[in-house]
Amino acid sequence: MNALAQPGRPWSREQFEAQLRQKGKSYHIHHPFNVMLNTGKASREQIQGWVANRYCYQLAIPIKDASILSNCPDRDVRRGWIQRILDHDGYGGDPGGIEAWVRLGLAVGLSREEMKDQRHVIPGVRFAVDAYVNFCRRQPWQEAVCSSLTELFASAIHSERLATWPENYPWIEADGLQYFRNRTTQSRRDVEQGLTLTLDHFDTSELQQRALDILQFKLDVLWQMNDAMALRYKVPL
Ligand SMILES: O=C(O)c1cc(C(=O)O)c2c(n1)C(=O)C(=O)c1cc(C(=O)O)[nH]c1-2
Repeated sequence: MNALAQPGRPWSREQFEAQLRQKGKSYHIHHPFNVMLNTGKASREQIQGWVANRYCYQLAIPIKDASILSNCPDRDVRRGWIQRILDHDGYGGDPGGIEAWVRLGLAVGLSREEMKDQRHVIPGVRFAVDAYVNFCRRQPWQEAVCSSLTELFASAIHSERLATWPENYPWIEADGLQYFRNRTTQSRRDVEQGLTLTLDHFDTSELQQRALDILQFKLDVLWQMNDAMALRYKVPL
């Protein structure tokens, strides 16, 4: 148990949030594969491999969000959460995040077809993504909400890409990076919502510990995706 915690006594909201944020130490921003991507050391093939594999995660996000909606009896929560599906699938004139990701693929030299048929997706990536979706299907909706909280750290990783890719990879068309621009704001809004629900629900010391374990599970999902890609695209671990 963490040094701050006393048996039976929950952390205050501030302490609990700080514990969740501390988990950022094991975010995939620190994974060697991501460090390679964001320090300009990736080859064209490695970047293409990452984009093609991550497509599988992008497809899964609105599906797991639909699972959360289907498990959640609280209309107010559903009214907020449904925005995530609209963000990724798009609505009206907005083609949405999945299409923005396909455009990133086109900008790095992949064809629409080879992204959509997922021929490059590695088993380890698929298994990790499936584990996330299945967790969100089967667990109580509050636990599934909590598992989205890796987004606490996502805005930084998107900003890092926007700050380094144009200079390091000038061959990637700038328009292709629009997905990252959209997410820097969308993920902040998502975090506000997911964090409030998590701080409200996980209000005993046992539940708070459970929330930290759930967040660790999701960090492991992302880490495993990077491990699998590092193995396939020959990045030393
Ligand atoms: O590029 C990334 O490193 C990254 C990480 C994460 C994350 O931390 O789960 C998400 C995203 N991107 C992302 O774009 C996104 O839409 C998203 C939704 C979620 C979620 O769990 O609901 N995570 C993430």
